[in-house]
Amino acid sequence: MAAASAAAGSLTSSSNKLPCRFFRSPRGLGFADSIASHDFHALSASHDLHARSASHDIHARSASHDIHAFSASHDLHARSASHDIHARSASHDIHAFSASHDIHAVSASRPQFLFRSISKPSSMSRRRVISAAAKKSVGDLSPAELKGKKVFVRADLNVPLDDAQNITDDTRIRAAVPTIKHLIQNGAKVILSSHLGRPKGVTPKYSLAPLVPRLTELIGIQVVKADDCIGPEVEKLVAALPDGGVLLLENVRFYKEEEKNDPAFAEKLASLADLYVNDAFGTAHRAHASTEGVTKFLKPSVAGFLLQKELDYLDGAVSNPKRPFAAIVGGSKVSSKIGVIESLLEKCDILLLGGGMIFTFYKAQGLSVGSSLVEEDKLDLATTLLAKAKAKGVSLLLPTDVVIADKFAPDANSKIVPSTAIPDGWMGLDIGPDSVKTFNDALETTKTVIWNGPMGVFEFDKFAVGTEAVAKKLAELSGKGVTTIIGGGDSVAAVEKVGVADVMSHISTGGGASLELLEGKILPGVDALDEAVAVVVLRSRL
Ligand SMILES: Nc1ncnc2c1ncn2[C@@H]1O[C@H](COP(=O)(O)OP(=O)(O)OP(=O)(O)O)[C@@H](O)[C@H]1O
Ligand SMILES: O=C(O)[C@H](O)COP(=O)(O)O
Repeated sequence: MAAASAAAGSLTSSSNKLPCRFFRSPRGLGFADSIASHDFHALSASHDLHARSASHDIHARSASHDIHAFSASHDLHARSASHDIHARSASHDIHAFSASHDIHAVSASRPQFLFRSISKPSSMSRRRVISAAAKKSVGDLSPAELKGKKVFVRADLNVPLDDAQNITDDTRIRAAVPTIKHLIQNGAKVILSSHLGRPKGVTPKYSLAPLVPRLTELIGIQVVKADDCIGPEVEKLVAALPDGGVLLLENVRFYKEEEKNDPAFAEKLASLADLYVNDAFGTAHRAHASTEGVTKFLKPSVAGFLLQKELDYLDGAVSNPKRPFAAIVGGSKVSSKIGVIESLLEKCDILLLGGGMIFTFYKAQGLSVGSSLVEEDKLDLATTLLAKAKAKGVSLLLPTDVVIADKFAPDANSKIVPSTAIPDGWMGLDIGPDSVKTFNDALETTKTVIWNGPMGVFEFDKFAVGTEAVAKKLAELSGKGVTTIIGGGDSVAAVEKVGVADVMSHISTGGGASLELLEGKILPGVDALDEAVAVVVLRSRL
């Protein structure tokens, strides 16, 4: 089916019947959602162009506006004379031409990216290749480099389990599958490794065994499980692994040497394999034996598809955003978000604050906050952050009204008050309806939004309204082509609760890792990987 968004204006099709194969937009914004059975040709003279095709080629051309093109399984040809191109193809070539602007091209599984920026020398400095392309990818390895090879894949399969050892959220398992499937389809022997929880020594409740049925189901072949992650028994299982087989090692954290990044332990892990793929974004901020140490003993050491995608959005799209760029930061305490706020203040145009941290800002401004959560030792910091935002010209918005409660409980009495009128004995547990409206109006103007941290105590239904409103607004904006990035942790849980996870541009699988990346820190698990070699062809004129 082919669809044009409400904002698409004068989109026309060469045929009145769907599916369409040709869109021309002389004026309006072109947004085509899904072309099921024909190649997609999109032309826009003066507006942004968003093209998405599940199963056919995309040819996108815009004279003076941005192009966002995604093709799941076919080639992608994008040409923009004077604006940015964001091109992504899961499994095929990308040919991107921009005369004078940035190209962000990510092909998940082709041997190499084809970047052609046909620039005048004066505009060359504007051409940049985002960081996702800076590390060698599993997709850069040829079939010959994978066939019959033993590949050590570090994934983050640290999923929540209930008391009966049932997986309560399989997101991280599903996110690990594309890399594993790619490897087995190329005849590699996959040695899959992960941690689960924070065990002190061998602890049965932290075994990876409960993950085997779900992994087997998602990958489509029986996953073999080892009872250890190193040693002679594991070596035997590796030796018996057929091409295209998957062996899941036991929790690497059963050895204290893992978190100590012990070189001898890393060497033992590495000795099982011929090459290394790190797809464990959620653990990339840890310099552990299986995330960093092994790279000293295995070459090549490359990034998996999930790791690449996380970097693409949380680093690439945030460092070089389409503007206006808004950041929404919430959560409980300002102390845990200082680094993120400071880093985002350098990059964003609009900063919306919510959650428990706002009361420290109110108090710093001399307002009464009742018994709301306040970090007394961070009042000066809050004042400094407000001044920094002003100095940088960032529009920092604090909620204008709050939902207050007479106790911290799901059945508390509640009312809505202006943020200047919080009575003694009451605590703020959510942002109010005026704030939601102000935030929505501010977000309406944006082209990129990143969200980290809930607006209130969303675990209690009564105080989940503000958080859910943000989730819904971001879903709506995603439909209009805004890049929406959910930075991990509780905001992801909120987006999932509202049922809009699928429409967001990117939902991070990392908590701590996404925070550290947003703070601008280098992630050791990424840093240790081999550099990519991108093909960049420059010519002097179109
Ligand atoms: N007004 C408030 N008062 C007290 N707690 C609040 C308030 N608003 C939000 N919270 C709590 O903040 C918690 C989330 O804060 P946290 O700093 O962990 O956010 P997060 O970014 O989602 O975390 P992470 O990504 O590390 O998981 C939630 O449990 C929520 O109940
Ligand atoms: O859940 C996470 O954030 C990752 O799996 C990392 O876990 P850790 O904080 O125990 O290192």
